[in-house]
Amino acid sequence: MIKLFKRLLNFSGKHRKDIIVSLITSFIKSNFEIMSFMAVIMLINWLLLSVEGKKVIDMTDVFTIFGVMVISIVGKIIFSNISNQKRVISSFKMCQDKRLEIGELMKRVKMGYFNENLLGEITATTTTTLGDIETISVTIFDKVINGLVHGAVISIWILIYDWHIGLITVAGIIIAMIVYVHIQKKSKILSPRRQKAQAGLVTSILEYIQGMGVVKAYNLGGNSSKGVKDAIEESSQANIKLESVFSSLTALYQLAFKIASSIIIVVAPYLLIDGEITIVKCFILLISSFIIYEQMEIVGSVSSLTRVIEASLNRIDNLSNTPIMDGDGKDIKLDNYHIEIKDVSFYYEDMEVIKNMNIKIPENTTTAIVGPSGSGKTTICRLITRFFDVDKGEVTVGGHNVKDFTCESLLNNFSTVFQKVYLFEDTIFNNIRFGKPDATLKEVQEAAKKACCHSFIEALPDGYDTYVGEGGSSLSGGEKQRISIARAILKDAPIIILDEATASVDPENEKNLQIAIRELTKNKTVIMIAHRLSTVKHADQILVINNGQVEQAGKHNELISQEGIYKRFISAREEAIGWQL
Ligand SMILES: Nc1ncnc2c1ncn2[C@@H]1O[C@H](COP(=O)(O)OP(=O)(O)OP(=O)(O)O)[C@@H](O)[C@H]1O
Repeated sequence: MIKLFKRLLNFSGKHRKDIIVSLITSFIKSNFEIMSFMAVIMLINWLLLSVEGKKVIDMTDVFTIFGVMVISIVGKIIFSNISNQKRVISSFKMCQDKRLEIGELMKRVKMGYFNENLLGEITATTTTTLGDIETISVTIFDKVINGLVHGAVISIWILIYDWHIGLITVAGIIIAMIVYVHIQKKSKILSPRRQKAQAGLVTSILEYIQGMGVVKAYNLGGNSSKGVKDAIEESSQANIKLESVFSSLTALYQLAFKIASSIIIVVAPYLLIDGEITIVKCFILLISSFIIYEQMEIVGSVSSLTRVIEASLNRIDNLSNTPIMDGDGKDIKLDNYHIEIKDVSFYYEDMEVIKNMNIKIPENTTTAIVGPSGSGKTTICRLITRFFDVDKGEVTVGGHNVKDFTCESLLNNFSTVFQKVYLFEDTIFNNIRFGKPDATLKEVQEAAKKACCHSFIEALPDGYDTYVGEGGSSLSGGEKQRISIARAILKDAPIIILDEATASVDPENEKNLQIAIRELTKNKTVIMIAHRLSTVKHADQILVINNGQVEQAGKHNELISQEGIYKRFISAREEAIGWQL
C-alpha cells in the first residue's frame, strides 16, 4: 500500500504537493468530525453523572458542548472544501499532463510500434485507464489512509479506556485485515483482466466503426459485429467476475466488524453487572460499538479499487516506457540537403522489403520513384524520414545519419504530401496552419492561393473557419489534397516528398493540383512517387524500383533508350497492370 502510494505521488509529478495537502486537510476534517462525536459522549457522561447526583449541568456546560459542535461543523466544512478542491485540481491536472506527455512520446516512437500495438490499447490507456486514475485515485487513498489511521487511534484509545473491550476491538480489526489482504490478492488478478477486456472492447469498436463502409458495401452486418459482441461479452464477464468476488469478500470483511460490535454489546453490560465498569463507561462503550468501525468499513469497500489504481499505473507505465527513437538525438541544423541511402536493407518483420539499396538524391533536384505495386517505393520515403529504422546500412540527410537527429529537427526539413490525406476535426484555417503553428491569416491565405484552394474555401459558408469532420470527411478528395498542399507550402520545408499525391483525383482537380504541386516544389529537393508520365519525364533522375532494389536509374531519355524494365513499361504501359505511372 505504501509502495503504491509512493507510485501515485511519483506519477503526480509537480502536483504532488496538492495531493499531500488534500490528504492532510481531509485527515484534519475527519478529526473535526470526531470532535462532534466526542461532544455527544461528553454530554451523555454529564447527563449520567447528573442522574446519579454527582454533577449539576449549568449553562457553561451547555455552551461548551454547543461551542465544540459549532467548531466541529465549521472546521469540517472549511477543511472538507480545501481538501476537495486540491483533490479535484491535482487529479485532473496530473492526468492532463500525462495525456500530453503520452501524446508527445507517440511522436517519437517508431512507426512499427503502431503496427505491433493495437490502436485500441493506446486509446483505452489514455481515456478509460487515465480516467480511472483521474476520478478515484486520490479519493481512494484519502479513505484508506484516514480509515487505517482512525482504526489505529481508536483501538489504542479503547485499549486504554477498557482493555477487555480494547481486545475485542483489536480482534475484530485483525480478522478484517486478514480478509482485506485476501481482497488485495484477488484484485491483483482480476483488475488487469478487467482493464485488458476494456482495451479489447475499445479496439473492436474502433475497428468496427472504421470498417463500416466495407460492412455496408458487402452487407456483412452479422459477421462483422461478431468481434464486437465477443469483446462486449468478455468485458461484461470480467466486470461481473470482479464485482461478484469483491461483493462477497467485502461482505465478509464487514461481517468481522459487525460480529466484534455485537460482542461489545454483549460484553459491556456483562462487565457492568460484574462491577468491572461504571454505568457511564458501559454507555460510552455501547455507543462506541456502533461507530468505532465506521471508517474502517469504508476502507474495505474501496480496497479493491486500490488494485484498479495499481493495474492502471502499470498500464500507463507500459505505455510511457515505450522506447523512443531519438533518445540520443541532436538538434542538427543543415547547410545542405543532399540525401543518400547507403547499402540499406530493411525488413517488415521477417520480410526483406529493401535489399542492399544505394541511392543518391542531390539537393534541389527532382527524383521520381517508379515501380510495381509493393516494390518498396513508400518504404524508401519512410526510411528517409525515419518513420522506420534501417536494419543495415545508413540513410543520411545533409551528410548526417538520420539516427543522429532528434525526430523534430529531422522532420523540420521535410514536407510530405500523402495520397491519403488526413485532416483534423478543426477549422480549415487551423488545418492549414498545422504546417506553421504561428502563421497569420494572411500567410494561411497566401499558401491557400498558391495551392489553388483559396476560392473554394472562400465559397464555403464559414470560409476559413469552416469545420471539417474527422479525417476531412466533409470535403472531396481533391479539395482535401489541395488543403494538405497548402499546409506543406506554409511549412516551407527544403525537402518535399510526394507520395502518389495525385493518384486518385479527377481531371478537373488534377489541373489545379498540378499547379499547387508546382508551387510547392519550386526550388526544393523533391522526391516523388510518380504515376504520370508527364511528371516523370521532367525529373532529374528516375529510379525504377523492383522487388526492393534499384533496377534502373537515369533521366527519361536515357532510360527509354536502354533495353530494360522502364522502356518495356513505357511501351506497354497501356496494358501494364499494377504499375504506378
Ligand atoms: N507496415 C507494414 N508492415 C508490414 N508490411 C508492410 C508494411 N508496409 C508495407 N508493407 C509491405 O512491404 C512491401 C513494400 O511496400 P511499399 O508500401 O513500400 O510498396 P510500394 O511500392 O509503395 O507499393 P504501392 O505502390 O502499392 O503503394 C509490400 O509487400 C507491403 O505489403
